[in-house]
Amino acid sequence: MTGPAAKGPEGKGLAATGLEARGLVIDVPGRPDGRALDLAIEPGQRWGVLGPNGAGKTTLLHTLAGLRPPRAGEVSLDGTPLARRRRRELARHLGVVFQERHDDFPATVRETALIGRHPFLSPWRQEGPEDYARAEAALERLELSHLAERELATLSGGERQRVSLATVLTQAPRFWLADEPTNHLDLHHQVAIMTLLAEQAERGRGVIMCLHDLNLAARWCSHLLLLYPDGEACWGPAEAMLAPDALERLYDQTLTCVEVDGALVFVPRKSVCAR
Ligand SMILES: Nc1ncnc2c1ncn2[C@@H]1O[C@H](COP(=O)(O)OP(=O)(O)OP(=O)(O)O)[C@@H](O)[C@H]1O
Repeated sequence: MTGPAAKGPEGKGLAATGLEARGLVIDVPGRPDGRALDLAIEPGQRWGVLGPNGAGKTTLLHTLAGLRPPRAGEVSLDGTPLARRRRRELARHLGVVFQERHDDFPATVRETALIGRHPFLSPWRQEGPEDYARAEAALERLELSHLAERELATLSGGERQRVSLATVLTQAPRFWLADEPTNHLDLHHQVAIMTLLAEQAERGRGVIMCLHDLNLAARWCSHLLLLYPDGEACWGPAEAMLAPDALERLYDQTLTCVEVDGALVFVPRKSVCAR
């Protein structure tokens, strides 16, 4: 394919520490296999997954989290295939921020954040002071302390999104898999969340997030994976992947690209009406 050179640790052994896809073909119903993915999300890295609606970003994230099986290839954590690990054990390492939410039973904001501790509690042990302290710290970090007693169903979309992030922060996983983490968020909270994820990476966590905002991706991601609707893909360090022609092809949208404060900024061009 044309566009940025695809890169990946093809031919290397399994990563000793990291979340690694080897020969991975995600199972998007009715789509040809496309390009198999060979990449590793290592501690300290911030990966962004870009692509148009329906390209398979959520499918990829769920496959990397072990929530759905791949069509081919495998995902491993620290060299062990996810399929050979127990779900509960995986939940201690992998934190997923879901795009869609199912708030079927009533719970407060604090109770929801505490769910992040469940993978660490035995079935007969209730949350202790340390679990509560972690949840309170996460709620404070997400500017939610004042809403701790509120029922989830009463929250706004952006508040609910921050509760999802607070729950994963309470979990403190080694790898964050976040599906559109800035969904519903105002500008201040978008930047706050990207700063939080960058801090997590600085502390040795690995981060992979699906994003629709090219400019957040350009500013905050160390690595990018471009997923095309036909299953083609390319990936590598962000600076190599931010080629305007490849991004225009990805989104079927012409772009103007300028540099601001040392970061590339992409602005969609208005389409010209044919008369
Ligand atoms: N159970 C299913 N049956 C049929 N098609 C499905 C099913 N689940 C997902 N798909 C299709 O798989 C494709 C990939 O979906 P996915 O949610 O991974 O895309 P995405 O890139 O995350 O999209 P978006 O940007 O809109 O969130 C879509 O075309 C979707 O309609």
